[in-house]
Amino acid sequence: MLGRVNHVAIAVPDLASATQSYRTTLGATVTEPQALPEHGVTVVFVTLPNTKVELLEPLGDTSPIAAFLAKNPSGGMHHICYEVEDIIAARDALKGSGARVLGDGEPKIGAHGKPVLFLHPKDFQGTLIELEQV
Ligand SMILES: CC[C@@H](C(=O)O)C(=O)SCCNC(=O)CCNC(=O)[C@H](O)C(C)(C)COP(=O)(O)OP(=O)(O)OC[C@H]1O[C@@H](n2cnc3c(N)ncnc32)[C@H](O)[C@@H]1OP(=O)(O)O
Ligand SMILES: [Co+2]
Repeated sequence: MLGRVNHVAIAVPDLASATQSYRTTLGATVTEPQALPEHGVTVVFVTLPNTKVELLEPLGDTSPIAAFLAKNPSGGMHHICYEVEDIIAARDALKGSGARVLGDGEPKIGAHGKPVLFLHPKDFQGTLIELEQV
């Protein structure tokens, strides 16, 4: 079912500061901020030779990353995103295996303009999984 790792995401309390750290201290290429109100986050992507790192800052009062940052005030690794060829087939197979698909179970359009879904971290070794159809 799984293809490439599309990105690893890090929740941060201050996106400007995190961007500066990746650009200046680590010498990385970082995209411009993208506000995604439907997802409750503002993101940038650190582009690397083999994958991407997504830096996430809460947006709005009901951000899904607010509780995570309350527990991890300095930030921390939040999710890993795997590519899939057919997100509906993947979702249905996972639901059939008993995995919890988050939200209403319908894909939303993610930061790359592609359909995404999330799987509950308690069902996958304590790690939140995002699936992105490519
Ligand atoms: C930009 C768009 C898109 C992209 O294209 O890349 C994105 O990446 S958007 C990213 C943000 N969106 C999401 O995360 C959506 C899915 N997430 C959720 O629905 C919720 O965050 C959650 C995973 C259900 C957690 O909800 P929350 O209210 O924060 O906490 P709970 O109390 O329900 O948590 C239950 C349990 O799980 C632990 N937890 C929470 N988040 C994580 C995490 N990221 N990684 C590992 N574990 C996590 C939490 O600590 C609780 O555990 P216990 O304390 O042991 O009960
Ligand atoms: Co993501």
